[in-house]
This record gives sequence, structure tokens and C-alpha cells, in this order.
Amino acid sequence: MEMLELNNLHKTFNPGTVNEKVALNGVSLHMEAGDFATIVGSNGAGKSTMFNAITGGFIADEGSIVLGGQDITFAPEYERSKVIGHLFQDPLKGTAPNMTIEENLALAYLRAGTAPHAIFSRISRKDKELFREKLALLNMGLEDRMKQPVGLLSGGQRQALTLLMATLVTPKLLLLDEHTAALDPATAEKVLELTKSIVAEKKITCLMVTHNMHQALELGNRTLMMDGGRIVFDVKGEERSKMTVDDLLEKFRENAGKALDNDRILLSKVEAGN
Ligand SMILES: Nc1ncnc2c1ncn2[C@@H]1O[C@H](COP(=O)(O)OP(=O)(O)OP(=O)(O)O)[C@@H](O)[C@H]1O
Repeated sequence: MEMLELNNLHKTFNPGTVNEKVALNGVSLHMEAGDFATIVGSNGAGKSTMFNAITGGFIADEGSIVLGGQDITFAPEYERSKVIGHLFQDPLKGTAPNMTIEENLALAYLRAGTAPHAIFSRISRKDKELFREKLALLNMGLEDRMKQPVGLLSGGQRQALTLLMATLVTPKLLLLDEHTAALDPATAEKVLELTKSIVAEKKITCLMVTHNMHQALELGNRTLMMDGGRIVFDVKGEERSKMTVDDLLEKFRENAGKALDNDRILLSKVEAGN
């Protein structure tokens, strides 16, 4: 079954001004249910903009978006947020700092729920038990801190909680925008492992932006490369499993007509000493 269909999406920021910027220039993508695609691309390729188009941060100038068989091209952002999870690089973005862990989970649970007038008091003891169970799976001791405000958590704990909130009710689509890039390496690895297990267990259709070329080939079942507001390379199956990072860089060069220029990829190479 097809889960996501992007048809020829276009978006130009500040049209007709000196700051005019074509951010999406005909993005088309078909994802089967359960597909997990990694995305790498050059600086300003349009990766985050593509995610924002999908979540309804703006309506694309042209093109259409179909999610789970439903045309959501003009659906409001709050409607989409019920079925699309979106994680950012910044762990502060996904949670409400002054509310407790339990309240944050309750909000996520109710937002994704189908009840039209869901209110706080509808969270039952059983729901709280479910929260505790799920928190325990994160293996960060958060199940014993449910009454503490989220603002006290570390970045990694907060990102793990955001991931849990986004997947508590299985979303139709999960968008991960470099969600481990701001964490220290050990924590990043932990959050990545959690991501892999949750996505696999719930068979979530997932798109993940990364600047780590190894991750781009190892995670999920498909790799997309973006440049200049387009998807310039899309690989899966046997061809992908045989690819090395150098092959991937070469494919980018062939298809984009230039070398991959991404500051963060460059920086991570310097840090890794290669
Ligand atoms: N709200 C906005 N207003 C004006 N220009 C924007 C806006 N959002 C994005 N852009 C521009 O659109 C282009 C695509 O940006 P986007 O953030 O999607 O790229 P990206 O692939 O995620 O890049 P990076 O890896 O550098 O974060 C960039 O040139 C960016 O400056």
C-alpha cells in the first residue's frame, strides 16, 4: 500500500523580491507503507522545506500531497499533526518545558486521538500506566520522574521523550530532521537505536534527514539525495545494499552535476579525522 505521495511540489520564498528563493523545484516522491528513507543533500537543498510542506507549515505553490490515500494538500497543519510526527535537531522544540513528563505525554496522546473534544481529565490511570511502561522502554529512568517538568531533562532525554510522544499513537508518517545532530555521540547513538526499534516495531513510514553518509546507507531501506529543491537520486534494494559512501558521493556528482557541498558532512569528516 502506498502511504505517501508527493507530486511535483514547488515552493518559492519571497517571490518577486531580491530575496526570491526557489526552495522546492518539482519534488515528487512515492513511499510505500513501512518504507524508511534516509535523506542527504547539499546546503539549502530543500530538505527541511520538503518536511514543512508535508506538515503544512505552508501550502506549496504547486503540486499535491496524498497521505494514506487522503489528499492533504490543503489540510490545516493541526489536522496533519495528528497523523504526522516531526522531530527537529533542537531537542527544545518538541516538548513544553513547564509541563511535566506525564502532561506532555497526555497532550501528545490526546492530540493524536480521535475524540473531537479530548480534554485532560480523560487521561485515566490505565493511560498513565501505559506512559510509565513506554517511558521504561527508553531506559533513561524517566518512568520515575513523570511528575517532573520536562525543562529539567537533558537534551537526549528530551529528544527520546519527543520521539515517544510522536509515536505513542502510531503516526502515518514520521519526519526526522537531523534529530540526533545536536546530541553528544553516545546519546545520539542511544536515541538512534531507540528510533530504529520504534520505527521497526510499529512499521512506521519514515523519512530521516542525516548528514552522516554511513547512516544514510545503513538505516532504513532507501536513500534519497537532494539538491536545488529536487530529489536527484533515489536508491533502494540490491543497488543500495552494495553501495559505499564513495559510490553515493559519485552518484550525487553524476546526478547533480557537482560535488556534494554540505558543511555539516564536511565538519563530521574533519571531526572523524578522515
Ligand atoms: N522561511 C523561509 N524564507 C525564506 N527562505 C527560506 C525559508 N525557509 C527556507 N528558505 C531557503 O530555502 C532554501 C532551502 O532551505 P532548507 O532549510 O529547506 O534546506 P535544507 O536542505 O534543509 O538545508 P540545510 O542542510 O542547510 O539545513 C534555502 O536556500 C533557505 O535559505
